[in-house]
Amino acid sequence: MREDYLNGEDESLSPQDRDFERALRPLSFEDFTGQYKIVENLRVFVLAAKRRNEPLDHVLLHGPPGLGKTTLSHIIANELQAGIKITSGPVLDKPSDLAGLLTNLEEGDVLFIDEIHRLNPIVEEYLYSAMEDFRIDIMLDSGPNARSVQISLSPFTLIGATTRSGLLTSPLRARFGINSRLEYYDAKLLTDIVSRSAGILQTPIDEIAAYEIARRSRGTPRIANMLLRRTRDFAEVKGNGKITLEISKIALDALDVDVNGLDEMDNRILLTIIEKFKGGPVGLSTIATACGEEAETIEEVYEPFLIQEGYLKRTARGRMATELAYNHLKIKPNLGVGGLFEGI
Ligand SMILES: Nc1ncnc2c1ncn2[C@@H]1O[C@H](COP(=O)(O)OP(=O)(O)OP(=O)(O)O)[C@@H](O)[C@H]1O
Ligand SMILES: [Mg+2]
Repeated sequence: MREDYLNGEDESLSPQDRDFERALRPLSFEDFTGQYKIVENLRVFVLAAKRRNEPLDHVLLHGPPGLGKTTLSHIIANELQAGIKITSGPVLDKPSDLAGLLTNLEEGDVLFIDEIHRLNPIVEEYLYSAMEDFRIDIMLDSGPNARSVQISLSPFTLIGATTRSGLLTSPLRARFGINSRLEYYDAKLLTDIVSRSAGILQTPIDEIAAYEIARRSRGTPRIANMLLRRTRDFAEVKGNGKITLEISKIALDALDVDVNGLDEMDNRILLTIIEKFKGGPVGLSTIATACGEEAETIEEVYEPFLIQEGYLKRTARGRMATELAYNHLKIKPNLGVGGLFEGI
């Protein structure tokens, strides 16, 4: 197992971006904006577990990237006043990796497994008894000397995070007592997040500029924070350090974030479906090849937002661009036989 496994942050981020994420990460339920229902429920479950002096039930957090799964996991551990050990599905490649982590947990600790849909199936099997009965059976030796020893574990809470809950096996999913799906944030909530982050960064910002960044952030706090950071650069170089509406517009346009908050890849996906495939229906892998992006990334990162915002429809025959997508790209739908939007 890799020893350097980071603090649960996105490995694709640069070290500076990671420091930045860490600085802006809320540390308590109080600081965490939005996802009210999930947070309210978690508050109750955490309090009840603490009162009973029992570990919190296992928690599964799922939803698109950057919505706060890792943040919430840390908050849960903080609120439980428990320790947290962090790992991720692909890092645990042998049962002994998992056993090493589990046997080091103290009573009530949180074990956070990021990308839990990418667990090796053999490791996953070991996790079942660990989650259910707080014990694991380990095989010692092999061949004729092979024997299994049972090890008891301290009661702990597993928090699993995934962007692809559909890929979880049903036995694993069934072992989580708490299952929460994080939703995209609306512009109002993101405005609060941008304002809070600007405060931490000691960057003055006009409310209307915070809203402009917020509404162009794909409903995602991570993107809102990134855009804030880039906008701050523009404010320092092109202005007097304060983020005004004008500065935010200059910055967002320079960053290729369009007025509706779609980024370059969102637009490329829509344009590809419309221009190369007559608006669809077209299969995911075909779109992926035509856009030069992994099908998994399109499905996980881009599609959920485009569907939620009404630019894309998923049909039994494939993906289709909606009228809104045509309007957005200022392309006139070619109303041929049957009518393009029939049945949408
Ligand atoms: N509700 C929130 N309030 C304030 N900031 C938030 C909130 N949710 C997320 N953030 C910010 O967005 C950043 C990304 O969140 P986080 O790393 O928790 O996302 P994630 O769901 O784990 O993403 P991934 O699927 O890529 O691992 C955090 O650094 C945090 O600063
Ligand atoms: Mg995460």
